[in-house]
Amino acid sequence: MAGARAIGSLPVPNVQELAKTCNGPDEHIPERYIRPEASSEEVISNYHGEAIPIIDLNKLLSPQSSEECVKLRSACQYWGFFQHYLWNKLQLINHGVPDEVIANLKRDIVDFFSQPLDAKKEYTQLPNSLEGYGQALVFSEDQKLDWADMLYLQVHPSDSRDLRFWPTSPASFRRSLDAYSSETKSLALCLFEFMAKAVGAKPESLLGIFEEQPRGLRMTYYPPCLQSDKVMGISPHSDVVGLTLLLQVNDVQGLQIKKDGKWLSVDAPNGAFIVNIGDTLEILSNGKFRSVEHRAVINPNKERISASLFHYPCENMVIRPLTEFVKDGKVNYRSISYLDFMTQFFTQQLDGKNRLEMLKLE
Ligand SMILES: O=C(O)CCC(=O)C(=O)O
Ligand SMILES: [Fe+2]
Repeated sequence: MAGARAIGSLPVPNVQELAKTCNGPDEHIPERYIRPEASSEEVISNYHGEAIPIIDLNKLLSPQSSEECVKLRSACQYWGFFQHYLWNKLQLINHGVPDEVIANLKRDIVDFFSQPLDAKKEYTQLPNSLEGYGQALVFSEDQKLDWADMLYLQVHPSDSRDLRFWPTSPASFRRSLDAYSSETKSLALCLFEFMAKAVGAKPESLLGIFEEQPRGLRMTYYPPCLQSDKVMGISPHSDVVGLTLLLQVNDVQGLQIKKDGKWLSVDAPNGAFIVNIGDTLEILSNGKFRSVEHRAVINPNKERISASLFHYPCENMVIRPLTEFVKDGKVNYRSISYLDFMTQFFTQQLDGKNRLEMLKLE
């Protein structure tokens, strides 16, 4: 994601500190954080009586996997509505990442954010970089702001790591993140392989595009707010990347996805990853997989922390539907260089929906 490295975010107040000063029922919340849409749009917690599909990777990989495959396929089709709208968000269990590796990372992320502001500020984003501690994607002085602070780090390949932003306190942070990065490495590749297979494409078709595995981890801290119906944790967006593995760090829920114009709360069971399809995979798969709009809401009493592991394609790629996914001959998206696509995202020239709409062919 080196292209995106030259792009920065405007500095804004630290939300964790701000939250302490306005955590009463009637306390004034600065105007830039007031989000009428947080309470005006309908939220449902049960979608036609179904929860987001839970996929057991262990079963999927076993020689007797056909039952889980059928489950996966029908779950995805049910979730999609259209024949070709198969899979956009699911939960993954028995994923093979050791519990200890996840527990260590979770503990260190919690410890990082619970330090005094001065300690965290040592890792503050620089003006032309999105790595480090701060907020992502603030481009103008009148842009509405999210009720969250973030620490974003490029984790793979190893030589892309900028250790200036890697916390040394807590002391085990770097080790924990390094272990998490290696243990999750084969997971996404396995998913890419399996997903291709699930829609009848060659299992290796997606692998080449993601083989260098550029990955970044965004750890997001959402402070509580008694007036949680007035603020927004993360504004609605779709992830620009290939695939995101989302880990709920402290068991407080808050993620919502858009389904048929309504917001649907996603409750992640303990130990599961939420797998999220990004815009890049939608294009590569010619729309067989759809990226999904999502947002995060705030809990009135409890802080929430999540960690999103973004999987980017190789940097010099041109993103276009792969022939393997265009078997009926109809190409549904125009090509775009990945760097241009990222730049549109990081400079908010186009919001998520329009980013893809612009590339759709009739
Ligand atoms: O915190 C969450 O649940 C969502 C985070 C997210 O959407 C992101 O990091 O892109
Ligand atoms: Fe996201």
